[in-house]
Amino acid sequence: MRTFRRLLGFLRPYRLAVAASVVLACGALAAGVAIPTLIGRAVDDIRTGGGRLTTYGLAIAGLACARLALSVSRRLVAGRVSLRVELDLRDRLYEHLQRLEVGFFDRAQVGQLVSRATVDLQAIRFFLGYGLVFAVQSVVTLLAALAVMLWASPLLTAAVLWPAPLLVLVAARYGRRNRPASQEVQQRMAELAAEAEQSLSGVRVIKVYAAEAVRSRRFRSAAERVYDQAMLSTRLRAFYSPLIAFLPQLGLATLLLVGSRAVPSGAVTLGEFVAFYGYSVVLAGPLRMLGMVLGMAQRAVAAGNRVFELLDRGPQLPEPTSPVPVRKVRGALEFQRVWFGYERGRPLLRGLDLRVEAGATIALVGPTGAGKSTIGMLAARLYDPERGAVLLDGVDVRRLSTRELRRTVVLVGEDGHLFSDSLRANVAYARPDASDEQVLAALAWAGADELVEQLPEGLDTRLGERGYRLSGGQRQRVALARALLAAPRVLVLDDALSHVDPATERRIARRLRETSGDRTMLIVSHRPTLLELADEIVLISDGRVSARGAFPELLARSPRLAELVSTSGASVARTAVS
Ligand SMILES: Nc1ncnc2c1ncn2[C@@H]1O[C@H](COP(=O)(O)OP(=O)(O)OP(=O)(O)O)[C@@H](O)[C@H]1O
Repeated sequence: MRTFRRLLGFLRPYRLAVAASVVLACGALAAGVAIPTLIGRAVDDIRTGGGRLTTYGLAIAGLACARLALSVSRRLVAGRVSLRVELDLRDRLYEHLQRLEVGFFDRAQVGQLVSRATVDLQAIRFFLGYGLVFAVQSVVTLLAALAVMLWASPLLTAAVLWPAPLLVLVAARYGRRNRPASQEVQQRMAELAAEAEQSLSGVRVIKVYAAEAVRSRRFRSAAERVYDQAMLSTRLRAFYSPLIAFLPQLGLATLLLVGSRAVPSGAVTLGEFVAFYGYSVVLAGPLRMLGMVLGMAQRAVAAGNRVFELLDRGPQLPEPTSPVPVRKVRGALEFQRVWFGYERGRPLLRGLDLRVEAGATIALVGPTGAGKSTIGMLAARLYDPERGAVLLDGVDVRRLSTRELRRTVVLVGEDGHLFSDSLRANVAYARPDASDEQVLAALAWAGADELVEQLPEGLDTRLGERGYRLSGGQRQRVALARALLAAPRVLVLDDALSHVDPATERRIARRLRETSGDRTMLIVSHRPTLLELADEIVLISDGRVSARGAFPELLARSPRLAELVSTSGASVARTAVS
């Protein structure tokens, strides 16, 4: 019921339009209810000579036309409301997802999220836009027909309506059984979408391992799960829908039985009897409709629960209520006794203390899984420490506005995700207003200037899904150019050049040094060229800084570093498909 009330809340901005569709629906149904009365009168008129038949004929035709016009207008108004509600919900959901922290997406499945933003929202839209108005229309039709019928003949009314309580019981039972079933259909649809997303985005790995058949089997099994559950729902509908449609027929049969005695005895006129017959036909529509709306409401509530589950999950990296204003960023970074772990009770960083002076370049090295990338992500506040703090120019990053922080600290990862857009748009991602000269300069700093000549349409070339039209090394350089154009005060390069050949890497390192200015850099790499770029090397192990010093000096006194650097050449051979 709570979900239902919350769903209704989305109609609030469109109160007037909803009211207008209810008024239009009521107008249409008034015309519908009046027609059987007129038919009854016409029948009685025929029996007494048929003098006013033309008037009745014209009135019936006029009412039918009015009903048509009102129904068309109602559908137009309701259609608009339903699409607006869907738009609002979709906006809200997307905006909310954007505010959630990276940690949420570590666990969420993209397909599940897409399914909530499409299938579930559509179920809500159908109910709020159409179902609700149908429900009101059906109930009002039933009440209006009931009033007219009771006024005309309580006896015939009882004959027509005695199955109504039975109908309510059957409909309620249907609702109880179908609600969990339709919620499960929606859940399985989402799982199917997630499976499809995994297969499509991982197509390269699937091909490399010839795993098409395995993936097809998994997809088929997910599709069959949807089928089985949808069949369960369909079986329920197959049984209950005709039953709901059948019960009013019992009323009709009783009406004929009672009428066959009441008309000859003169208790009711033939016209009244025909009118009642008309009412039972008019009533069948709304009764069927109520069954349908019930199903719609159940699907909408099931979908609403799933959408609200997402909307109610607040961001766990909250924006400070009163952020510390930043006048001039210098770019000094400090990790103060930072404890952090991805899983509760399994700390990865254990009281890390690390200070990086403004404008300095620090390289983080350490065994695989030591937490170097994690340190970079904490600097960019993609995660918050469990204990301790990350400070930028002495201010806890949790007290800075996210907008300000993102402008100051930019992280370039190994993956260097590119969007399915032009080369220009990808490089100018943080500065869409950048001129072509600025975009070209950034590409040159990142050692990717030759790319513009190589690509068929230069800066306008679309890079394909995730930039797959480029090589791994090209993708990394475009990602670096994107970061350099953003001109952050603090740049975190996390294995950001791992796919680039050593000669190009040296060229990029030289340009990074030349253009560094006051930029603070945190480099995660074991490649000597990049380590030489750093003022200091920091060795991370056991969740802390275990050694620190200038590259040659530390290399001489730390066998661990010597080992890490000499074995790191292997990473050059890593391919894009890993
Ligand atoms: N999003 C995540 N969710 C759960 N665990 C994670 C996540 N990201 C990393 N980890 C785990 O945290 C540990 C440290 O990962 P991190 O990427 O920081 O290490 P690293 O030192 O950069 O390693 P490498 O040199 O191999 O890149 C690893 O054991 C990894 O499995």
